Amino acid sequence: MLLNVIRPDYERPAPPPPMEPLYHLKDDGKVQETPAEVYAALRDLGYQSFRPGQEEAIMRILSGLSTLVVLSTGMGKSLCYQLPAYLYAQRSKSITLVISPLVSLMDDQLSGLPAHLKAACIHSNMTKKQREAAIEKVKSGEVCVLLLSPEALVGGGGSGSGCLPSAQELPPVAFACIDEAHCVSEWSHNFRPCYLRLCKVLRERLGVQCLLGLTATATLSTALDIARHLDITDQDGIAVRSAAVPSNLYLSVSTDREKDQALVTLLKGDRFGCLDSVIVYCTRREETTRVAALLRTCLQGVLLKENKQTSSQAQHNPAGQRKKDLARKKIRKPLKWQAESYHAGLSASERRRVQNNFMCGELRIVVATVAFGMGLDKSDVRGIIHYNMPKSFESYVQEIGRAGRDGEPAHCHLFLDPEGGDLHELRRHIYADTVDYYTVKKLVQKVFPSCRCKQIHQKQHELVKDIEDSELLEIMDVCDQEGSLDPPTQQDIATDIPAPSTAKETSHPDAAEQLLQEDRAEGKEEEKDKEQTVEHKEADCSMKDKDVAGDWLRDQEEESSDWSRERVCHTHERAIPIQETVEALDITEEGVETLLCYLELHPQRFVELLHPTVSRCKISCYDGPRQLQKITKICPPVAVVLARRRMAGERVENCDDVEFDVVEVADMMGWQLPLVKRGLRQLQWSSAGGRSGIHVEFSSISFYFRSYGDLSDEEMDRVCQFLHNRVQNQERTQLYQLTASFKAFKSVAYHSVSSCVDDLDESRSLQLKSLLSEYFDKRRDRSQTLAPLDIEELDKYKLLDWENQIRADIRGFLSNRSDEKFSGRAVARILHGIASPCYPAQTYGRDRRYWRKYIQFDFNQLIRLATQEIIRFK
Ligand SMILES: Nc1ncnc2c1ncn2[C@@H]1O[C@H](COP(=O)(O)OP(=O)(O)OP(=O)(O)O)[C@@H](O)[C@H]1O
Repeated sequence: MLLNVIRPDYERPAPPPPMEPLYHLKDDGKVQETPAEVYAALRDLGYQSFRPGQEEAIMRILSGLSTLVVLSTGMGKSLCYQLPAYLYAQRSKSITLVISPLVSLMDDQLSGLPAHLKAACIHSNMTKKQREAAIEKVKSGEVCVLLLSPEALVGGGGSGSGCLPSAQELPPVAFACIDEAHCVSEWSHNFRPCYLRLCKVLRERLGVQCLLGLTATATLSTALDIARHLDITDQDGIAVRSAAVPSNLYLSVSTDREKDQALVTLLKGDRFGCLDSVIVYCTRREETTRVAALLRTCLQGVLLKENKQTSSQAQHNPAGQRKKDLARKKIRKPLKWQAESYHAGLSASERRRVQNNFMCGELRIVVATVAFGMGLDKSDVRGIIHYNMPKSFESYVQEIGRAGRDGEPAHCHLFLDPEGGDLHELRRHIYADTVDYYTVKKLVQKVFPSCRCKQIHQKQHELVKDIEDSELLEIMDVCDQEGSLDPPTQQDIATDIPAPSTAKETSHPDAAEQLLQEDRAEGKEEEKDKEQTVEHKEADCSMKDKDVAGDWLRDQEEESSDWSRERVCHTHERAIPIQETVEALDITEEGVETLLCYLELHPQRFVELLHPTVSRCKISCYDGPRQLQKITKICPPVAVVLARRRMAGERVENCDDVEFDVVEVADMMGWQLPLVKRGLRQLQWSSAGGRSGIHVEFSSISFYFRSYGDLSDEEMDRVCQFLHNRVQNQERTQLYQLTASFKAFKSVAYHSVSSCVDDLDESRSLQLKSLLSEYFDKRRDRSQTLAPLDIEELDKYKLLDWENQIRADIRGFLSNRSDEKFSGRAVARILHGIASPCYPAQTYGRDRRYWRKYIQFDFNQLIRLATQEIIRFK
């Protein structure tokens, strides 16, 4: 049992040193004047001059300074990485990593790069062969830009792979660019857990020091949070921050009760009737299909109107340009289709067909969910209509930013549900991501199962003390006999005691050595699988500007206070099967991953996440139990598994197969996991080279991590509380973003679309733009976003008035499904129409008596009522 604490000290290869920047900073720490070679590179890439912000950001990257660029869509963010990548590659053999979440568009992104930039991409939609070919190109230095999905870099998503070769096999990384950098921040509307780990992996594994973040939508608070993750320590680190709505977009909002009718009227009026490229955004997939059908019917035979512009728009679009437009319109192909729907539930070929028709101008209107438009390379989209309210200002700005990228006038209209129906729908999406305390607790128990390190340490301590005492007595005796000698101190004695031997020495050294040799002989194929331990560092908070990082620092201080400084347990490798965990906790894989990320980012580094791996191993011996007994002699992990079973009282003599958690066994033996797996796989082959009659099967893709096993009950509770607080804060921040945008839209809304169907009073558009600017430019502290919500539309449905009815429905639901088990949260989810892994919409959504029935009521109140009814029902 000593094996439990003894582990070899794996050496994690130190990351390569960061690449030297192209230019040194001036003596005052500022970047140099832009040298001529930068302008030459700009021309090589096909541009004559820089757009606002580009030069500043590019010079910082070339000087090795991490930088964040916040610029509206279409303002030219890509050049900020393309030009430095080009110059760095000219100077020496180096590579620039570009991490982008738009996997489906990566191939397009690749082909859209300037011809001078040789690039490759690696993402999960590629076959293994394609990935290997891309890696070969990278290794041989053929490319200077590598586009990567976040998962390809940090693993996760069940892919089981961090696809990138080790840092030692790559050319030096000049810098890394993180596209859609707002996903790093928990304040953002599109927070992605995988992004949280990006910066850490880039720094610790690849030695990248210079990071460039690009985003089109970030409030000041979000920008500061991203800057912290990118380790931007200087005031100029946020090179540009201009997320203002471009002046060529004309915005309006209305609160029509008859939305369908209003939409058709809008599309027939002077403002939108002449636009030949329009996107209508809906929240729900079914709605896109219905609205597209409605438009096909109502707009049948309706011809595009001649463009009639307001005076301000005419100024924007001068006469020469207008002539060009008309000429363009004359040669335009006739429209084949009026409206089609697009959402992620359609087949890939159907989505491609709709997108292609829209791109080439044969389809006028796409009615879509937000799945449409990310990375859409169409500069002349003329109109965006929000049939439903977007979930935040950030989403709104991102979505309207898809119109008018060519700088020509474009129109945007939003239909705001006066009853707050959209608000309830969007609130439902927020609740779909939340996790209750009970679930958090179940996860924490899985992540930190207790180990025996404490007891073993205690025993060792007692043993050492006994030896010390007896040796001291002996020495005292000798001293007494010899007279004058000074007795040695306790410390002198302790240093003489030999250190405990390693696990490799104690457990079957021959077999271990054999496995090691086999491993070496077979090359380093699995080398990349090896997960190395990381030093337990303090959380990396290097923001010097206390004011900037104020909230965060306070949080960190609170989180890091009075945790025990020294742990007896030095963490264990653990695996929890993904599917099993998702079902047991009834939260999505991404939900679990997010919680694990929070634990990793805690100042105490409770968890170190490794790439997901298969963790179950089943060994079947076709020659029966004797064969299984025989392999214990040559395979120590099997010997350990059987010995443990025997000690637990199992009769293993008659078994001809055995199944076990290979991660647990490797950890217990202190062996490296790839080594253990390799040894087990070897069992399938006899020494003569043929089959051995033993079948070895690995299964269960699992979250794989290192975690402590000596947390006290009190500490476990604190960890649960920490996670639960994070989840709740996230929920409240999103609710704040939702309600803030609702209030603002309402304040500028027309009662009816008829007020802006032909002409637009520009002052309302400007009013909305200034509200947006205020929202993006003002720094909010956390207390503001976490404050209780006061919004009339949300509070209209008082639970008290409906309580009896809701309780009766819950009882009805429970008795209809008396053979199933429900938690209060599960029932509340069903009443809100929120699907989860254990209660999918395909099954529970069919029963319309309950599904989504109480969407307008507060979710937490519904949980309370449901829990009470469940207890009564028992
Ligand atoms: N300095 C420049 N001069 C002229 N055109 C430029 C310049 N920089 C970028 N562009 C052009 O502007 C267009 C938009 O650029 P880009 O795609 O980089 O924008 P973006 O900000 O990344 O947009 P998105 O947020 O949609 O990704 C491209 O057609 C690009 O060629």
